[in-house]
Amino acid sequence: MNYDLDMKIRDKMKLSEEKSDYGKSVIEIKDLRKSFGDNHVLNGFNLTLKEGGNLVIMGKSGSGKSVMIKCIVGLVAPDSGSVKILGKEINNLNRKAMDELRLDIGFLFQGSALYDSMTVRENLEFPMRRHKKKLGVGKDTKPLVLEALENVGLAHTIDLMPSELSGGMKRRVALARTLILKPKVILYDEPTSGLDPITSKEIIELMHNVQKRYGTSSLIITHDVDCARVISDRMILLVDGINYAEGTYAELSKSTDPKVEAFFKN
Ligand SMILES: Nc1ncnc2c1ncn2[C@@H]1O[C@H](COP(=O)(O)OP(=O)(O)OP(=O)(O)O)[C@@H](O)[C@H]1O
Repeated sequence: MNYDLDMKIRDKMKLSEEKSDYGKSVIEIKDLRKSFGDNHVLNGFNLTLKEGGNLVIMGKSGSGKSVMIKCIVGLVAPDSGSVKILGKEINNLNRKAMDELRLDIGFLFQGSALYDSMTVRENLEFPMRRHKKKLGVGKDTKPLVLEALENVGLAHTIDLMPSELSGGMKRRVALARTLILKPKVILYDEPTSGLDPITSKEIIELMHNVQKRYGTSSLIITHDVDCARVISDRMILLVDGINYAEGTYAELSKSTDPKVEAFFKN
């Protein structure tokens, strides 16, 4: 090994870490702005999700949470501002590079979106088809499918159709499908919406376990105060297109600011 070169590289890395003023950030948004005509949705929004972190974004309906997520995955082009994912400025990426980056990002959207005409196994195999190389799997994908289903406690459903599953089970299968690609970061959009309180609690616990087991970083959009309490290590309250308040659940839930208090009243 070239020791000097090795030291130089390490020094360089150390320097760039010190320069950046944070450990490793997986998502970094700076001064993000997006308007649709006169509708100024994001007016200088900032966010930093650190490696292994669980950041919850709360905002009223129509406050721009989905627009923000779409800016992160390149589905909406911001008017200005910077969005960096895993150190890459997405505004500078071409389509191929963006597709590659998306491999490291898992999504769990509202409504789970399983393919109704496919079995659970086929649903899980589907996203793997294009990425077998990255995953290092051959033709037999069943062991990986089973492992992913076991992680969400649903190995026995492998040959069932989505119509044979409850809402909570569908959500868990969708999480297994997300996990199978071993993403570095997972974006959850309303992971508990439409579920009863008990099933919501199960999903929240599952998200928590996934986080602990894989050390995945998570960005979670939710209206669910219980979800935020259990899962977040930091929260951002999005009001009028900016970070109106930011802190831990414990800090924000004690606030006497009426706009902040409103988030914690059910
Ligand atoms: N493609 C678009 N064209 C025009 N306006 C849009 C578009 N997408 C979103 N908007 C507007 O941006 C605003 C924010 O929408 P967004 O879907 O981000 O809200 P949200 O916070 O995710 O709401 P909810 O909690 O109800 O899902 C809304 O006023 C919406 O009408």
